[in-house]
Amino acid sequence: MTDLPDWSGDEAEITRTVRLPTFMDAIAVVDRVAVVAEEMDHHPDIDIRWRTLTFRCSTHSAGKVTDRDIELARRIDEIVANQS
Ligand SMILES: C[C@H](O)[C@H](O)[C@H]1CNC2=NC(N)=NC(=O)C2=N1
Repeated sequence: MTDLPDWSGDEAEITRTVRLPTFMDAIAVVDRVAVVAEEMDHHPDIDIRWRTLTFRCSTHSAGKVTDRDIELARRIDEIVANQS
């Protein structure tokens, strides 16, 4: 995606996988994303495998990617940039 270069996907869902230095760094990212998701009332699917996280953003109620997913992806990018 042009304005989200670390994300891939289609109109149904966008996804980003990121590897952090340690498992605890990965968990810290998940914790910060959880705070933002609650603020936004918009929640990514998160897969945790040791220090690798995969985020999936889609708007369940719409069945597609909306502006809320793009905003959530931007916020996830900020958190990852500050943690790695
Ligand atoms: C009522 C409340 O707005 C909804 O249940 C929210 C909560 N978080 C959500 N998160 C996502 N990703 N998609 C949704 O449709 C959604 N719906």
